Amino acid sequence: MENFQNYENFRAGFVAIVGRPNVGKSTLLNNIIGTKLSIVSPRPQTTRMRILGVKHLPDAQIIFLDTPGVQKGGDLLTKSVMESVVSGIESADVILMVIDAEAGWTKEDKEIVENYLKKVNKPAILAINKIDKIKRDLVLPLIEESTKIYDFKEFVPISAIKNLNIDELIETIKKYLPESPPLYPEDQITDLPLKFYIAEIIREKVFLNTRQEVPYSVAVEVESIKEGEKNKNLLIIDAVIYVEKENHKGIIIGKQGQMLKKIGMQAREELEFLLGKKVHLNLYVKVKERWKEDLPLLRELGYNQIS
Ligand SMILES: Nc1nc2c(ncn2[C@@H]2O[C@H](COP(=O)(O)OP(=O)(O)OP(=O)(O)O)[C@@H](O)[C@H]2O)c(=O)[nH]1
Repeated sequence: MENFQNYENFRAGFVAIVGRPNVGKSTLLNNIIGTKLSIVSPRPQTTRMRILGVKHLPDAQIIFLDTPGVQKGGDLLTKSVMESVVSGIESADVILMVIDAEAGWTKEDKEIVENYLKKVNKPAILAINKIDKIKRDLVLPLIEESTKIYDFKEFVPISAIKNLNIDELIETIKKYLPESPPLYPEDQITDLPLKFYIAEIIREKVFLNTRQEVPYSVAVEVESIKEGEKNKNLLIIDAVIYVEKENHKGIIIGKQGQMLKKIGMQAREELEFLLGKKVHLNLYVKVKERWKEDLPLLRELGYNQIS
């Protein structure tokens, strides 16, 4: 399609979102982009992949790199996550650091400043999230404290959940983007492959329904997505839930298959809503010990940051 729009004064660029687990990065991204891209869950460390979301505005295009929480651990998966955090920051024009207003500055937050913000020379904006959880008069002292921790360009108190100050945050980010015509076509909100998108939604449901170490032992692979032969409005999806231990398999299947049924039903409902089609979801549970160390499997699951 030809486009004769004049892009004078248009801005476009990359924003890396950094922050320790659970500060609300995914919630914020979902709020800004307006569609469910990365998974949100009440437990930390649920985002494992760098996810790209594009915010289209009349005078700007903001491309978000949603970098996962900085995690500890020596396995391949953790290493790949850490690599994606660094590469996200390096390809960004602006860094958006998110902290949790209620928790204040934690040791982990400060480590992110030391290990990432201070290592790359990029303008950084601080979003102080979850201000719905604190008293108003505590915001200013928190900003003051933040000025001593790093030379942030801007401080924006927000609530990703209550939609407070999000427009202001977007305006602030825009100021730091280079002048450029749009970098992505307008209909693009994510470059996430559909299979991975679907797998993330299934994994989110496992997360929400299981406890302790079980959710962390889970990987989901979508094996196939087919249209119904007669009904083009039907998608038939086959997916495997990988777990690390036999007893986790039992937990996920549940008594008489009840748990798997529940997970499947929740995932199907959400997928039908998001994809606008009827969905037939076949879920299988397989044990794969130490899948986090299995390079070919990790690649198949989309962790292609691993080299
Ligand atoms: N009260 C309140 N809760 C929030 C807000 N933003 C996020 N949360 C909650 O905080 C929890 C963590 O949010 P996520 O968006 O998953 O956090 P994250 O930083 O992406 O976490 P990882 O995926 O682990 O890196 C969820 O239970 C959210 O509902 C907010 O503005 N106010």
